[in-house]
Amino acid sequence: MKDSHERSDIVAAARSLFGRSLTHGSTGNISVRVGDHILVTPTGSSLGAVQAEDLAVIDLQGRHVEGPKPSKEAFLHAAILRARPDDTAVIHTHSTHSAAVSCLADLDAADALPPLTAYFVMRIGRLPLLPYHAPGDPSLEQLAERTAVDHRAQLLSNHGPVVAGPSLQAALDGLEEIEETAKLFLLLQGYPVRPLSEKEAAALRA
Ligand SMILES: O=C(CO)COP(=O)(O)O
Repeated sequence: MKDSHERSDIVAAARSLFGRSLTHGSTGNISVRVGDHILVTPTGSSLGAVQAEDLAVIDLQGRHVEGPKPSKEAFLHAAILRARPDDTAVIHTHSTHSAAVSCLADLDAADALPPLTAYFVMRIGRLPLLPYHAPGDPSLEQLAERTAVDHRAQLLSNHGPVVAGPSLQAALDGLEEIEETAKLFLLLQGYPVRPLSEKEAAALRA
């Protein structure tokens, strides 16, 4: 498989996320579709240290094809890429502000973050909240796949965001948009907030 370009893109994205503290420890995973296979970061590895030759290969059903043991969330990446044929990359992190929001009680399950800014609506649209499951629990697979048909990003309760994109850069931009919007949302707690109106948001989604 000719995938050296995608491998170096994954390593660059992993370093970028880790270098800016958007992941920590061995959390977070990245995947890129190459033909009918998916390159995914290995389980238990730091995104700050992952190398091109460390990446695992899975198929679109999430089955291990070659390389080291894939991320325990590989099934989630595969489910989202199956649901979104025009997207080629998925990123999952435990980024601090997004993870903090995912721990709040009484979030709106259809919109875990409100439409605070135009860029959030343009890059993400709605951000559905998925119920809590332990990391790597495959019982989330069907719900994540169904949700991904209409949403490029999802927030896993008490966990973190998963974002897809038509390129790895687009997935990265989406992940950062969620993290920055989560930061704004937390900064605004206790203040009267004017989110974008439905009309304003609809004009951006169009
Ligand atoms: O972020 C993670 C779990 O949600 C990290 O898991 P992996 O090390 O298996 O990729």
